[in-house]
Amino acid sequence: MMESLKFDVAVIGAGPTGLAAANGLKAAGKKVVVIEQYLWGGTCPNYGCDPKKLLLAGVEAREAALAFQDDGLQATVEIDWPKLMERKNRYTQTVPTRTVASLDASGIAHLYGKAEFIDAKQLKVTDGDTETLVQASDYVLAVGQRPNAMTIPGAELTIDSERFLSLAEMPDEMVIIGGGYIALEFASIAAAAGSKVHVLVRGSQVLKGFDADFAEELVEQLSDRGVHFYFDTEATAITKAGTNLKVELSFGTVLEVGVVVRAVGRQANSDRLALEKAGVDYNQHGVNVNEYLQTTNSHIFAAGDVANTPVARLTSTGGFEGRYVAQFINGQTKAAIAYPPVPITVFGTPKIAAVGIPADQAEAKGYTVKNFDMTNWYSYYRLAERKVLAKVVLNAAGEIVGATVLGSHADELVNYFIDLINRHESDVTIQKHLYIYPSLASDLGYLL
Ligand SMILES: Cc1cc2nc3c(=O)[nH]c(=O)nc-3n(C[C@H](O)[C@H](O)[C@H](O)COP(=O)(O)OP(=O)(O)OC[C@H]3O[C@@H](n4cnc5c(N)ncnc54)[C@H](O)[C@@H]3O)c2cc1C
Ligand SMILES: NC(=O)c1ccc[n+]([C@@H]2O[C@H](COP(=O)([O-])OP(=O)(O)OC[C@H]3O[C@@H](n4cnc5c(N)ncnc54)[C@H](O)[C@@H]3O)[C@@H](O)[C@H]2O)c1
Repeated sequence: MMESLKFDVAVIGAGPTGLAAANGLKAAGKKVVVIEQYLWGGTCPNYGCDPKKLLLAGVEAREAALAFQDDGLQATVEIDWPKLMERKNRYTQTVPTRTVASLDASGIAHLYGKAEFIDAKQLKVTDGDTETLVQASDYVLAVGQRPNAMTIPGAELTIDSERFLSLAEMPDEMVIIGGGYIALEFASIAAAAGSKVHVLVRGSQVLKGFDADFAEELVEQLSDRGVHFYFDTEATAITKAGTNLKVELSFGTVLEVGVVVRAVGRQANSDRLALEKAGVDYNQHGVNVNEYLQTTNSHIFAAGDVANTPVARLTSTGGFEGRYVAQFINGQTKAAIAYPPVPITVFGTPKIAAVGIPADQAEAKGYTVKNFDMTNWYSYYRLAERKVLAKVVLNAAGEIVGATVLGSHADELVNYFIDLINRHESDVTIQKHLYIYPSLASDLGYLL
């Protein structure tokens, strides 16, 4: 007979969203279970943000040294990919066990297996031959996304982002299909690790949603590092050629490479939960939710990557939504979810980070844009950065409402801008704060 378990709330998915929800619910005294079918911790720490930025750390150390070649440093630094990968693995391999230990320490129940609804009030959780019935008063869907598939002949020969982040050897040459976050971040890493990288971009521009000038600057800098961009180009077929792969491009050229990475977007896992049986609507953008993150079944909530919300699908927004859902279920809030400004970043070489009103929308909204080339400012001369740019958007009162930065410290600088935006700081009020001099923050006074 199937074991049957009862909880106040069942959270499906142990990524950043599900864990944030579970912790918030438990803190308010709810009896909570988290169900996970793969790696505890989800995408971000196991095969997403964290491993990527661990590998990038080695790349950045090399870039920083290269910037000083013949200008104070000698001897080139080369990336030993297998060792860098081993270092990454030492961190990621402990994530699932640490996640489970943390659930145990918090008194949150956990169940391994694939969850599917049987009806509007019950789940079946399958782990091999074992099936468990879970009944809960409320459910939180936090099952994330998976990489999009491709339908071209030979698509099965491509690897996805998870496999790239575990590549044992860096091939001499690779193709990356896509022009989004993952394509540009991976091109930055692979090129620095010695691979000749070909990026196939379907349209005429990379990184839609980011400042077009800065995206172009990133393409230019990566091109100078040996990355080949092919715009308005698709891969039409992939075939095996010994241990290599041959990639046919839409304009007729054939590339022979060791690895082909597929970075063509991600799709929500909403189609794998038998949601029809629970009266929950979803479409290709994820599970439909209202302003309380309730689905079409008011006892079933969706949050994070799987939820069809207007914000970027990121770890930060997933955690925010997970915490909100917990508060709503706990009765700690009745208000609709209200998002703060959402920062976005491409962790390339260099990085592009942005928050608030983008410069290209500023004029239409009556805001002013200040453009800065900070390359020769003391902070960046010190680091021998190739180019550091910022676009800062101010409202009529001189308060900062948006910022976009390009440079190797763009992420950290934008973090400062987030605080300034949330505190409605202007060129006048910023003078009331003291920052450590010299540091990146001590430039803020010159940027408003
Ligand atoms: C390569 C890459 C790099 C990224 N880099 C960044 C970055 O730098 N910064 C950033 O903010 N974001 C980044 N992201 C996005 C970030 O990883 C996600 O936004 C975040 O992980 C979403 O969290 P989540 O909990 O909603 O989903 P996930 O982390 O995907 O967790 C969902 C979990 O649900 C489980 N699950 C799915 N279906 C079932 C089921 N039926 N039963 C049980 N369990 C199930 C999955 O196994 C998974 O563990 C990156 C993503 C990728 C792929
Ligand atoms: N730094 C970060 O915060 C970060 C990093 C990586 C991923 N992510 C998250 O993961 C998501 C997925 O990243 P992504 O780069 O896969 O998606 P993306 O949506 O950023 O980019 C997908 C790209 O693939 C192209 N494309 C789609 N189908 C194609 C096809 N058949 N052939 C060729 N090109 C095709 C699109 O035009 C686009 O350029 C992001 O939207 C983001 O939510 C975030």
